[in-house]
Amino acid sequence: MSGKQVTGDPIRVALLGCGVVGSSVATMLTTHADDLSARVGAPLELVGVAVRRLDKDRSDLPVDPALFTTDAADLVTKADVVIEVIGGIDPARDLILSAMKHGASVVTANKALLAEDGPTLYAAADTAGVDLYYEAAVAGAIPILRPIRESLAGDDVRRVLGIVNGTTNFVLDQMDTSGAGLQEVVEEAQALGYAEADPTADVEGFDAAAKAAILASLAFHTRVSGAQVHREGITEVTAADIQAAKDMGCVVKLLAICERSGEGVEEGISVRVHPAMIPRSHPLASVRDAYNAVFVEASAAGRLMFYGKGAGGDPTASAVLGDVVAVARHKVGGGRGPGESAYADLPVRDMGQSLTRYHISIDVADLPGVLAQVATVFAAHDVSIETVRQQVTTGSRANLIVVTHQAPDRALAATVEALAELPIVDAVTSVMRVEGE
Ligand SMILES: NC(=O)c1ccc[n+]([C@@H]2O[C@H](COP(=O)([O-])OP(=O)(O)OC[C@H]3O[C@@H](n4cnc5c(N)ncnc54)[C@H](O)[C@@H]3O)[C@@H](O)[C@H]2O)c1
Ligand SMILES: N[C@@H](CCO)C(=O)O
Ligand code: NA
Repeated sequence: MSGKQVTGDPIRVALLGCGVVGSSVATMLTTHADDLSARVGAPLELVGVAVRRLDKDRSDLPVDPALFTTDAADLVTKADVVIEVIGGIDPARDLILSAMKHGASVVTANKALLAEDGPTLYAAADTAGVDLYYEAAVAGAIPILRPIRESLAGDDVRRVLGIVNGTTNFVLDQMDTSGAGLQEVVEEAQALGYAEADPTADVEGFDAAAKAAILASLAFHTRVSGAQVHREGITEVTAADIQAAKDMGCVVKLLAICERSGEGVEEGISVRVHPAMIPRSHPLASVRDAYNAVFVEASAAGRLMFYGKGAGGDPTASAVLGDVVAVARHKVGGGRGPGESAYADLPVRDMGQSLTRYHISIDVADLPGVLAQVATVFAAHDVSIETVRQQVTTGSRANLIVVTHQAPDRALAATVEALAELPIVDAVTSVMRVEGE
């Protein structure tokens, strides 16, 4: 504890939600109150904790039981800082808007709400002259939004590649290590408490897509909603895909990719979430278990990597409390932190226009002219081949692995469809995008 006693008007803090994150926030706010107050420059006073049920046993929390209330709507009118960790769209949105109208700054971990309706919240914060901070919403404990919004504000971010969902990273990592299939590993992740009973938001990529929208908005000063993010989850990833990646010296990761168009291409951005092979030498390949990491490429700074825990009560509360101290300092000193910046207003490209590379594995007949027929399909779609590897599997069949150069995703997908229809092709056994050059 700090020896410095702070005096003056307290900053009244209201907490909405006391689940996984809220419990950790309530505990840290209470047990670190003196240090937090010293850092803010005014006493931080927890004035209430909104919960759904009052009869739940919360005796393990070091919080005065009199502070619990089921009246969140009333609580937000009596605070200088409101922390929203209820999650979901409603009633979180109305509570945040009401808090701002009553002059409170807001700290939230709610990526789903920010990705769905961020502009409404940013506009309300502007109108009310308050802060809206949300570091915990992307990659939990990892400081990534403040570095993009503030530390890199003088640079030009070109690309953000993130592993921003711990559950799917755990599942893919286990598949890579054990060779097991997806379903088996998801069940193991559920037993270990990594995956939710309903893992849809994670395995179908919704959670990562919401985070990609937030990252792209900040990185490119452009409004991007969750609905604009191309999303593919990990449900189609097979043990054969993982093995194909291994054979290439690669690993499969679910990536959130936010890219600015390259030189000589019409300005625009591509924002997408999908599984991809990355070389084992890439820094993101070393991100194991349920860890998160975000790799940022900026014109002047070069390549930066941010790594740590993307979920869990205490790690997420660390990011929430950092924001609470920041917005409380502004309350004490006057002024606001940086708000939304959407001045660049770049067009968001659809997936078909995004430039990607494919790794394609095809079982074919091992006959004269087969390779030429396959190559003709690539040429017909204006897709350039980078490497081809052939292995004879039985006397008359062979497996072909083709890795392409960059091409529009639409052309690559059409190439795969046309390959599957060739009489000399038995099956397209694995198709995976390749990233991380
Ligand atoms: N759990 C994590 O690791 C993590 C990490 C990053 C961000 N987040 C985000 O933090 C938020 C909270 O997540 P969580 O894991 O703590 O969820 P949780 O389900 O454990 O907690 C939410 C709590 O809010 C309560 N609640 C719901 N409606 C309420 C209402 N109207 N008034 C008062 N309380 C209400 C619920 O009863 C529950 O206890 C979500 O937006 C989530 O996306 C969570
Ligand atoms: N379900 C998320 C929690 C953090 O948003 C994950 O697995 O990373
Ligand atoms: Na974060």
